[in-house]
Amino acid sequence: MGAALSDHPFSVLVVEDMDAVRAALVAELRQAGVADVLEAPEGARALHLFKTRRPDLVLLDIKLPGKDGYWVAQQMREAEPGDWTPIIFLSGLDSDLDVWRGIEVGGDDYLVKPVKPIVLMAKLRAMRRLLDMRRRLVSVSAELHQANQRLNEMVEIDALTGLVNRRGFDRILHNEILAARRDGTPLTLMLCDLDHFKRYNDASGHVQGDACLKEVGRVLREVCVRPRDVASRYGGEEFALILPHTPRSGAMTFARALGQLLKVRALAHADSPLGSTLTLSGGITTCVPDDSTNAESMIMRADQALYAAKAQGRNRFFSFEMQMDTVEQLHG
Ligand SMILES: Nc1nc2c(ncn2[C@@H]2O[C@H](COP(=O)(O)OP(=O)(O)OP(=O)(O)O)[C@@H](O)[C@H]2O)c(=O)[nH]1
Repeated sequence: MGAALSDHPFSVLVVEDMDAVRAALVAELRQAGVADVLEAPEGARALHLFKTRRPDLVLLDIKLPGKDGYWVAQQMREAEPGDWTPIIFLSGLDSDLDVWRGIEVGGDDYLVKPVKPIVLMAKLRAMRRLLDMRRRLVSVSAELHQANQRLNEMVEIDALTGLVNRRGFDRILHNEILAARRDGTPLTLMLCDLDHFKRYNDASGHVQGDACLKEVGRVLREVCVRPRDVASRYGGEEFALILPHTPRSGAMTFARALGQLLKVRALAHADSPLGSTLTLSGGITTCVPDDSTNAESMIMRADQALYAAKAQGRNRFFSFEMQMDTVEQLHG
């Protein structure tokens, strides 16, 4: 039995206030081949060891000096969100209520003291089997997550926002340039960049930053009402809109509608020098493509216009061809 348990390094935390009982348990575990046995006579020390040493299993006495084992188990569960370390309660109290309460607070099993070595070994093996199974599951789900991400790239969807990703953008822009050239129709490309997003992340954290990008993705999808309009995530906090059949004036109208919608949504930006809500800047280029037009040249023009929008104070769109921004248009 000992050999089976020592296949992989395995650590057990024993929480028991009675020295003799604890020593006996520790000896049993060592004999069973447990490489690392940690000991605590009360809750605070147990929690400290649990957080710093991350044992694979906890044997936890219910009656402890100060806070009892139920409380300790609850604290342990709260200390490892998304993770799971098996906890086996130890107690001299052999009542159904104790079993129920132990499981209720997050315990996995229950042993009555004095613990028979053979029963302890059996429980150890069972818990270890569960732990191995859980580890395999975690690793399989991590692999699945990666495979999903690869699949998302292949299907040209950005995993965070659900918008078309950069790969999809490249393909669609190329095709729309060809189509607009063939039909002699105007094509607009708009590059949008969130204003002071570094400050957003710094003030609200990356998780909130990601949620904000998702929200912007929703706004962009909403504003793209025509079936061939495409909103894509161009890079980190940069978005690109491909708008076929859209002349310069239409592009400026679209930009203003987008600005308005974002204003209505009023996504809070705690540290923007421009106000309390999130804004974005955009660079627009519009052309009826000819033989010299390609994706690179359109992106360069949109990028140059975006640079101008940023330089002129942000929270506006600048058109490369019109050399004019939405704010001037509104007030001019
Ligand atoms: N949360 C989150 N942040 C991102 C992501 N991609 C890029 N960013 C952040 O976006 C910020 C972009 O910062 P900068 O390029 O300095 O620009 P900015 O702060 O938006 O300032 P301006 O563009 O000049 O208005 C950086 O802090 C990046 O870490 C992402 O996927 N999630």
